[in-house]
Amino acid sequence: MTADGMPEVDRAAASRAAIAARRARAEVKEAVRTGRRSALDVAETAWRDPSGIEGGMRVRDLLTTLKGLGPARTLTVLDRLGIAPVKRLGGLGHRQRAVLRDWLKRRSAVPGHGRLVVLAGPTAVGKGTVSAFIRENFPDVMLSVSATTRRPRPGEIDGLHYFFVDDAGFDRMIDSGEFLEWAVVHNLSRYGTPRGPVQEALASGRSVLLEIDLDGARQVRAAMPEATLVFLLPPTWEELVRRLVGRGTESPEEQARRLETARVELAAQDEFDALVVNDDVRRTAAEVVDLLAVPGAPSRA
Ligand SMILES: Nc1nc2c(ncn2[C@@H]2O[C@H](COP(=O)(O)OP(=O)(O)O)[C@@H](O)[C@H]2O)c(=O)[nH]1
Ligand SMILES: Nc1ncnc2c1ncn2[C@@H]1O[C@H](COP(=O)(O)OP(=O)(O)O)[C@@H](O)[C@H]1O
Repeated sequence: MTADGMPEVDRAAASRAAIAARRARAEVKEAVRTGRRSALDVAETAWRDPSGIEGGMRVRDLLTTLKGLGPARTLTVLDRLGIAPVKRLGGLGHRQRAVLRDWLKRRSAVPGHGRLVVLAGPTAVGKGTVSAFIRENFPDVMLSVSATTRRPRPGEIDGLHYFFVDDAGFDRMIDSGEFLEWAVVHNLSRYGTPRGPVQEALASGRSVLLEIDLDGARQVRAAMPEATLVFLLPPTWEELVRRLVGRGTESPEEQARRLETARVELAAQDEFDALVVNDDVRRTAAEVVDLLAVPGAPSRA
């Protein structure tokens, strides 16, 4: 026994564990300092597993590894964000996580490097309509073209609306790691975002818009935490039903099934960075383009 009442062996083990954790945290900081990991990735990892190495890091220690942020400026930033300097990443509450995530995202928006925005939302809210408006009116935005196993509809052009592939072709794309994300949508067909064009566009300074389902949006968040996730909302539930029925592309049974899914999807809106109500297509598109911070785009169309 030692003076503090702790058995000598336990004390030695605890201090070895503390030294190992300190060393692991120092390695994480080094990875951020040298650009091998983004601060946002470290924070998101901490929030997935608050008891892990990243979760045990002080927010102050993470921020001081960022370029241009010495100890004094870090304290000013933390004060502005309403986060106490002693706080550890894993101990931040929901609201504090949201403000820190936002702040890190804005910092990582490097000039000359495009932004990635994901547009999701319930069926028939108008994702396709808003994306088409952006494609026609904001040519600076790159709209990612997905691969899908669903059959082309009349008027749809391969390579413009989708890359239409068969099941074997889609399997090959999965196996060769070509997808940034992919999912089975409406229990029917597979859809996936080819990774290469997205990364090339971002690296060349173009902003990219992905119009994908909720499952895909979650995968993008995990793979690229710097992406901005936008959830499109209908003005009212009744209007959503009106749009789905009015589109007239699904049978009544299929409409009922999609509305069930829509309820589940609407419940996920809190996971998103921005909520945009699709009341008027032109206004909604302008709001989404604002989030893409496209140079030269009008702030309100
Ligand atoms: N995860 C994922 N979803 C996609 C992708 N491309 C399209 N989707 C979603 O697939 C759904 C079906 O699209 P579509 O076949 O055009 O039919 P729609 O429901 O009539 O618009 C839409 O909700 C899209 O958001 C993709 O690459 N990945
Ligand atoms: N802002 C809007 N106001 C009125 N109708 C809209 C609006 N946006 C879309 N719509 C209509 O709602 C229906 C569903 O839109 P669509 O783009 O196919 O939805 P999604 O791609 O989300 O499934 C279409 O008939 C479309 O014309």
